[in-house]
Amino acid sequence: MFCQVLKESQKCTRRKSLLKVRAMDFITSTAILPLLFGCVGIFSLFRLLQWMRMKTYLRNVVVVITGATSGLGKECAKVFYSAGSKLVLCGRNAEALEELTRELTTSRATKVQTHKPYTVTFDLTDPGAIVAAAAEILQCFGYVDILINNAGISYRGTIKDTTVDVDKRVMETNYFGPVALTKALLPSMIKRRRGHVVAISSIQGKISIPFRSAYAASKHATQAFFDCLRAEMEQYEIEVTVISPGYIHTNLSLNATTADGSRYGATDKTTAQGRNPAEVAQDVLAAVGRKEKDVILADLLPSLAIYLRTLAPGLFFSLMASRARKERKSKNS
Ligand SMILES: NC(=O)C1=CN([C@@H]2O[C@H](COP(=O)(O)OP(=O)(O)OC[C@H]3O[C@@H](n4cnc5c(N)ncnc54)[C@H](OP(=O)(O)O)[C@@H]3O)[C@@H](O)[C@H]2O)C=CC1
Ligand SMILES: CCCCCCCCCCCCCCCC(=O)OCC(=O)COP(=O)(O)O
Repeated sequence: MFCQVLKESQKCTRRKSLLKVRAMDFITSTAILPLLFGCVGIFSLFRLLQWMRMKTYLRNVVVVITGATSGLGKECAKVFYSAGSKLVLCGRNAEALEELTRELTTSRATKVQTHKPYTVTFDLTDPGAIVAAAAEILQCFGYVDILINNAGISYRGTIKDTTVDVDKRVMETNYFGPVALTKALLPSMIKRRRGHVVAISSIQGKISIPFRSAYAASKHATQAFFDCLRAEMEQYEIEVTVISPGYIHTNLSLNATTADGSRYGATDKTTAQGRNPAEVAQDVLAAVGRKEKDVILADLLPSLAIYLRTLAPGLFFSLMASRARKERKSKNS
């Protein structure tokens, strides 16, 4: 009896290995293996061509970056500089812009020809200064190829305690400023039938979380405006890219405004645990280089939250209400 079972199991093993051999024979003797290699080859070639096109697209073009003094803007300056772009670095702090220019021009991390950045100092809450800055840039370079609207501030507070002046300041910095700068540069892009406008939005441009009303509103407005712009500019071959990152480890929460307009002055755990801005800048470079239209740069949970907001809004609102309750409780205790 035992011998019979042993024989049967040996037969079974032999049959299995025979099947394996036959499967391998089938793969090698038929078109499957060449097809597999062909697909991998075509995909690699496609990626290589895409990469080469991206490099050409970014080399020697005029790229304006707002908020270049810190965080993501500063890192974007580094990656676009290394890609051979002609940078116009914008910010409120002239000294910090000069310091960044020194840092860039003394670094030797790139093989392509680089260009000394040009700096322009202005505040995005000042409409007159924005018009003057755009005129200065156009006077100096004649045109702008890529505008990266990156500068921004965040906010922390309850709606009931926040003055409308604070709401306005956040909207002016994050929404009206970028809109005004874009409008000031758009006519020259339209004339050339060439240009690319980038908006650094946020996951909070897609979903609203409690105690971020002004910030989330400014980013939702940004998403809406630049989506409209994309559709209207298609006829002039002007590209529009909206990028929505999740948390990044920058000074954003430190510089955030509170309900009464004072500086928040702390780095939140979510910010401290956020992505490295240099890595996010690489993703921004790739998204711009590939002329992507709408990009989410976040982990799974925020990405899922966006779908939840669309597919099951009731559940999403309950989760946000519970988040608000928890945050209130932890503040009161
Ligand atoms: N950090 C994060 O978790 C996330 C950030 N973002 C977005 O990324 C962008 C960059 O922020 P991040 O690098 O994180 O933050 P930082 O605070 O490090 O940088 C913000 C930049 O914006 C500039 N800025 C602020 N207010 C004005 C103004 N009134 N006029 C001109 N420039 C101004 C700042 O200049 P100055 O030095 O003069 O203050 C600074 O250069 C923002 O749009 C933000 O909303 C999106 C998702 C997540
Ligand atoms: C199917 C299951 C789905 C589960 C979804 C649960 C919902 C979880 C909510 C997650 C919220 C994520 C918020 C992300 C916010 C964010 O990344 O903001 C980026 C910023 O702009 C940061 O600015 P801040 O000043 O707020 O630090």
